Amino acid sequence: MPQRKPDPTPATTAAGPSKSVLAGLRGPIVLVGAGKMGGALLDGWLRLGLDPRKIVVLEPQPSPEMAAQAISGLRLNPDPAGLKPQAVVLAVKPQVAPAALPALQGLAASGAVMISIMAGKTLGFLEQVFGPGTAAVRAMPNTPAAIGRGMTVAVANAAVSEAGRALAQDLLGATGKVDWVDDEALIDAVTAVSGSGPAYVFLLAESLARAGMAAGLPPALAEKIARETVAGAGELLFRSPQDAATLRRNVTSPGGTTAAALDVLMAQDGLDPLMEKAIAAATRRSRELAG
Ligand SMILES: NC(=O)C1=CN([C@@H]2O[C@H](COP(=O)(O)OP(=O)(O)OC[C@H]3O[C@@H](n4cnc5c(N)ncnc54)[C@H](OP(=O)(O)O)[C@@H]3O)[C@@H](O)[C@H]2O)C=CC1
Ligand SMILES: O=C(O)[C@@H]1CCC=N1
Repeated sequence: MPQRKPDPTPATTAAGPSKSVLAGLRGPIVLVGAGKMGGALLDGWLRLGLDPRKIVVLEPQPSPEMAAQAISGLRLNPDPAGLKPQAVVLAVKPQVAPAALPALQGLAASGAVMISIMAGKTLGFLEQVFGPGTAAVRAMPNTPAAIGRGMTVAVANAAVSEAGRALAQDLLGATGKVDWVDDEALIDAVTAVSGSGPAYVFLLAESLARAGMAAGLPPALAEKIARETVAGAGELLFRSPQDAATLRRNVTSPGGTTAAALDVLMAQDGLDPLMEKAIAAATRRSRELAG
């Protein structure tokens, strides 16, 4: 099979810390909230070889794995008062942000780049909490970050220096690809497509399995073939130089079984209008979370 052309925005994962600005950190990186998404970023930094002694985690319920990292020097829940971080990654739920973040104003005041991955929370919100002139990045990653295959889209405010942006690029790129946009308004739709997107793909695997069961397959077989099909198709899409539409056409024999199914899925009331409605709902919700 022909290999896919090199991606113009490759993951920085392959670079390793020696080729990254992470190698020359003057101050620590502070992660606020090490749940599913923050934890995936942390795993990415450690996988990349970032010295655990340069990482501070603020997290009320650290996992046993994270607590074990403390042995290698990672600082868990120290008093944030004396810290002079180079970057602070905000990975708490947007709903808790107004109550949780003001306690961290001192970190921003020391000149750190404040990188938020919180859905909906705007650069304006960060500037309001941490003060005008705060260097702020709003980023939207996704959970394939956990295996180094994440997709993040980020936007920076005018206070972020070139060095600050390079640091944000390397921190976010530790878990996959990073694209930057200039127009912050795009981030709500990005959240709907790639931030939430993995959930739609997992739902497709669930739905395919249920439909298989309805067609008479034993549940274990239906689940296995649905999972392998979604995973295999995703891997083919990742590795192939061909676009999704071409790969779809490669499966579709004229007058065959796939065409019969696609007639349903691509009908006027098929997947497209449904997906459009779903993405509009998620985009709307992202905007609501701003407030
Ligand atoms: N999950 C995803 O696919 C994605 C999530 N995001 C964003 O990432 C952020 C985190 O989401 P997710 O990881 O799913 O959520 P989680 O609930 O898994 O993680 C949030 C973590 O923050 C902790 N926390 C709560 N309050 C504080 C505090 N004051 N200081 C430090 N830590 C605190 C929580 O602890 P406790 O549970 O004890 O409250 C929890 O461990 C959200 O803003 C979300 O919008 C962005 C992209 C994708
Ligand atoms: O569901 C959410 O709000 C978060 C943001 C994107 C994925 N999960």
